[in-house]
Amino acid sequence: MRVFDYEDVQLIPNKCIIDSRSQADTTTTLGKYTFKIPVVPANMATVINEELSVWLAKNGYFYVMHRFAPETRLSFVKKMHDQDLIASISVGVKPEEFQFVSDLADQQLTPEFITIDIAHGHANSVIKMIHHIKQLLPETFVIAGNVGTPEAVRELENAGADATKVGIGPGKACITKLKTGFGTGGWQLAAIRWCAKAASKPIIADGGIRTNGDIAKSVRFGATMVMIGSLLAGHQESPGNMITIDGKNYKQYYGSASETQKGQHKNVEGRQMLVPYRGHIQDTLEEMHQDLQSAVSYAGGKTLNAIRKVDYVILHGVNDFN
Ligand SMILES: NC(=O)C1=CN([C@@H]2O[C@H](COP(=O)(O)OP(=O)(O)OC[C@H]3O[C@@H](n4cnc5c(N)ncnc54)[C@H](OP(=O)(O)O)[C@@H]3O)[C@@H](O)[C@H]2O)C=CC1
Ligand SMILES: Nc1nc2c(ncn2[C@@H]2O[C@H](COP(=O)(O)O)[C@@H](O)[C@H]2O)c(=O)[nH]1
Repeated sequence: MRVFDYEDVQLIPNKCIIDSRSQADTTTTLGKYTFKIPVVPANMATVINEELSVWLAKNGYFYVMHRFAPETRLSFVKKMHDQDLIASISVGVKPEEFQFVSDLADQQLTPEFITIDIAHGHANSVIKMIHHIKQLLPETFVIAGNVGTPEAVRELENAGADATKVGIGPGKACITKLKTGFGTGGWQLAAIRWCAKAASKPIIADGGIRTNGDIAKSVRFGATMVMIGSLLAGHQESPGNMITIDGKNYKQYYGSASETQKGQHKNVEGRQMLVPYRGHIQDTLEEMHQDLQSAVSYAGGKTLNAIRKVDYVILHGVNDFN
């Protein structure tokens, strides 16, 4: 298999068939819903909160609320439904999380999306959770992760997952590779390609996006949606604290498995850092939209599908493994 990452690849242009980039359609579909762009802010405490979830849902963007304020999730689903907005939440796999899903069903609350969010998603615990959700909330679209192999994608899909999330350790705040030696960090784009070839349902590429062009590259190699943390954590609306150093503004960004998030130094696989302040998220998302429209035009088409077929070159070292 060829091993490469985002910075190693460039996409090759085709003849343009539109008169303006504004004609390019960047929408993507997950289940019954279509979203403006194939981008979702990471379900992390410094990236998303309830207020931003409402704004994203109202404005046609996909969102996944994090699971780190578990006691607020039930009322969050109600609040979103009261506003006729989709409810998209995260769960873990501990016993209380199974109970939470049962509580939702008891109260006849069906979130449109549930993301099972654990570090090593190729696990029996995740398969059990998929079965549990599908049994009690059959209408809910289940995203399961995170994984990094075709075997994992197939097994979670066979268990009933409607989409799988690919990426073990490519994140900016991630130290999984350093702490355990495992992961897709350094070859995330190749891992997306590897997993997408085995997938029969949508793939969400998660982690390692450093430029807007990386979104188009993820789509090229099989992603239906791209989850982004650090690049979307530096906004006015981002929940992390604002910090000013030498007159320059930053926002706090920390991993979901960091000591800061966990409140203890146990199984730490994430770190805390600062990301540059970037103003309003609306402007960044619009820039991503425009850059994707441009990518569609370079791909020689009118929709994101055109990007999925373009040729590419691998600029740097090509490795193989069996
Ligand atoms: N995408 C990525 O690369 C990574 C993401 N993260 C993020 O950090 C957060 C915390 O993740 P996580 O620690 O999984 O969540 P939890 O702490 O909620 O762990 C979930 C459950 O799985 C068990 N568990 C976790 N890891 C393993 C493992 N390697 N082998 C066996 N059992 C395991 C835990 O038990 P116990 O704690 O007792 O082992 C716990 O019961 C999540 O939001 C996740 O997305 C973390 C690391 C990598
Ligand atoms: N290994 C770890 N990965 C983590 C942690 N917290 C979040 N994440 C993953 O990172 C992406 C975001 O990546 P980015 O490159 O866009 O910043 C996020 O969606 C998670 O999958 C963690 O503590 N450790």
